[in-house]
Parts: sequence; structure tokens; C-alpha cells
Amino acid sequence: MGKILSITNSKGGVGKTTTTLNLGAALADEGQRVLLIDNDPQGNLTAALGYTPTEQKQTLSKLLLAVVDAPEDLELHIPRSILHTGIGVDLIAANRRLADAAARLQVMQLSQYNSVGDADRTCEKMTDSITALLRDSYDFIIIDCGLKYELLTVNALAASDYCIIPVQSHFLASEGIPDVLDMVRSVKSKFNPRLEIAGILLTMYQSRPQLCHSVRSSVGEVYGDNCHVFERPIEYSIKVAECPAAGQSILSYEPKNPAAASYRSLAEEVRRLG
Ligand SMILES: Nc1ncnc2c1ncn2[C@@H]1O[C@H](COP(=O)(O)OP(=O)(O)OP(=O)(O)O)[C@@H](O)[C@H]1O
Repeated sequence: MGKILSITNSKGGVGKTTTTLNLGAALADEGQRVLLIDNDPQGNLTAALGYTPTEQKQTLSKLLLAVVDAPEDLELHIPRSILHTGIGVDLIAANRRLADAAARLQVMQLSQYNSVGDADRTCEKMTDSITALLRDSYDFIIIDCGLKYELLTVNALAASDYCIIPVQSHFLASEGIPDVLDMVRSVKSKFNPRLEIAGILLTMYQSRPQLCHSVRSSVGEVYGDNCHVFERPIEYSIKVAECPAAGQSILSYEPKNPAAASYRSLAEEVRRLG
């Protein structure tokens, strides 16, 4: 049975999408079967893998609406929603329609408070219904979470075994961590007791500036006891930022780039998760 990981932080631009893509690619390079799920209406992961989000018809949105309206059809929709990308990972795409699905889940959430329903049919466990049908087909399912739609992130966490928290190696960037820790605690107690934090991942790391060193040590000091900090930070490299335009991972775009080695190291640690 495959492991499910959510990549999340309540701060923007910290490297969530970049981590999802390159961790997925690194795991696939090691022969792991990997599915990435774009859980953000911005569709950045979809675009970074070379697809035009607005052109995608079979997306996560469609699957979520199927779970809500016609769960009996879900198994029919799933194979149509899986794209086989050029970097050896599969993808369930997203576009702006995912915001409509999120709104639908919100309406469901409001009406839920007035009814006593089936515990597994709550609006927070719709993504879980999808991944439950997929986890035997993959070694790893990695969900890229967005910022704006909290219910989508709650759904991702309610479906996950682990979450990874990317933190930009900049002093103030560590601010987003307490919010994620609160959300993980809440989802774990209400919806998903198996959820664990795999670790904090420092991204866009520049080893020389003193600032990055101080973030590394302060993140380690403040959260180190409760939270693993992944061994190797992801280096800042303009080549990493260039990859989405080429629809590639840094592992294929510039295999000798230090950031490629860091994603391989991250993949090693992720493979060791219990
Ligand atoms: N290691 C890196 N070196 C250089 N640039 C990077 C690196 N990692 C990410 N970036 C760039 O930083 C920007 C933000 O990264 P990314 O989109 O992965 O963040 P995000 O947390 O998913 O953003 P959002 O909050 O919008 O979803 C992008 O332009 C990306 O190319």
C-alpha cells in the first residue's frame, strides 16, 4: 500500500509546488511508482509539468464532485483523470474549477452541522475517498496544497499519512510553521489519526549568507524536538526556477546541480518513513 504525503505551508512562495515536483521525480528515478495531485486551483503544478491548466477537462475538481454527487461513478472517472507525464510520474491536474469544487464542499460543510451522517462522507474526507482507490497502484502519492482554500488542504491532510512543510530559508519565512502545526493537530484529532509530520524542509538555501544559517539553527532549536528537520536543505539555484518553463524536474534539467542531489537525499529520507 502506497504512502500519501501532503506538501503544505500556510505561507506562499515557499517552494511547495517545486518540492512536490522534484521529490516526485527523485522517487520515480529510484523506480518508485509516483502520483502527484495538484490540489491548488492556480494549477501551478499542472503547468510546471507542461500542461495548460485551462485545457484540462478531467481534473481533481471533477473527481471531488463525483465523490459528492455520484460516488458510484468515481472508479470510472479516476483512470480518465490520470496523466502520464514526461518525467516518469503520473498527475491528477487542477485548474480554476477546483475553486468551484471547494465552494461546493463548503456548502456541504455548512449543511453537515445540521445532520447526522455517515462519518466517512464528511466534506473533509472527499479527497480520502479518491486516494483510497489509488493507493494500491502507487508507492507514493504526493499532494501539492495551495493557500486560499483551507478545506482543500484539510482534505489533503485527512487523506495523508505524512506532511512535509517547506520553509524558505529566510528569517521571517519560518512564520508559517505554527499555523501548519495547528492544522495538522486538528486534522489528526478530528479526521485522521494516522497523520504525522515527516519534517520541515528548508528550501532556497544559500549556504553563505548568515541569515540562512540562523534560520536553519532557529528552526532546529524551536521545532527540532517535535519535528524532524530534513538533513539536507534544498539549495537556491536559478536552474530550479527555470525548470517549470521546460516542463522538467531539476533532476532531468541539470542532473549535476546541487539541488538535484538535495532532492535525491530528500527522496532517500522519504523512502525510510515507516
Ligand atoms: N531551490 C530553488 N531555487 C530557486 N528558485 C526556486 C527554488 N525553489 C522554488 N523556487 C522558485 O520560487 C518560486 C516559488 O516556488 P513555488 O511555486 O514552488 O512555491 P509555492 O509555495 O508552491 O507557491 P504558492 O504559494 O504560490 O503555491 C517559484 O518561482 C519557483 O520557481
